[in-house]
Amino acid sequence: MTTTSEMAGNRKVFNLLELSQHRSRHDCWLLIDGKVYDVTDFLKDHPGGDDVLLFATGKDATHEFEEVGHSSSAKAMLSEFYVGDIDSTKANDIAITATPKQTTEQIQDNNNSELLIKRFQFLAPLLILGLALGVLFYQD
Ligand code: HEM
Repeated sequence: MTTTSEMAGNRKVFNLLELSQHRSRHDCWLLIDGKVYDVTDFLKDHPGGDDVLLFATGKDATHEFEEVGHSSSAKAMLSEFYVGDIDSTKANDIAITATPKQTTEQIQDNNNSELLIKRFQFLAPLLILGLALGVLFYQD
């Protein structure tokens, strides 16, 4: 898979891997309706706040954008931030790049439950042995 941008005529075409590399407060791209917008400088000015934009980055934000019911002037503003299009032929990338990153807490949670299962796997035979010995002891 190539991560370099390609030019289609004068338009810049990005793949989803490239999109996913611009997901921070200092470098934030949005994908809306197949078009890529660099909203880094708009974060502080967005009337809906910067958090929603940062949350919508790295994936297809079309639904989120439409759901808010943005005014026509908001839609007209989009062109100010337009940087290119998304390469729709590489749709498979979506599965890889649009998966939300696990938070540290989620990873911690997963690790905790794995530890619990491992402990149980170790303790289960001991419990059975203990029960069997208990039964033998009371039979005498
Ligand atoms: C380049 C992309 C965007 C632009 C230019 C933009 C622009 C605006 C503007 C001008 C407003 C003021 C209300 C209006 O005129 O409709 C607004 C409000 C808002 N936007 Fe965006 N927006 C963008 C992306 C998004 C995205 C992706 C989300 C959600 C994930 C979002 C969520 C909101 C919310 C929650 C409000 C506040 C609505 C309210 O309280 O009335 N916006 N936006």
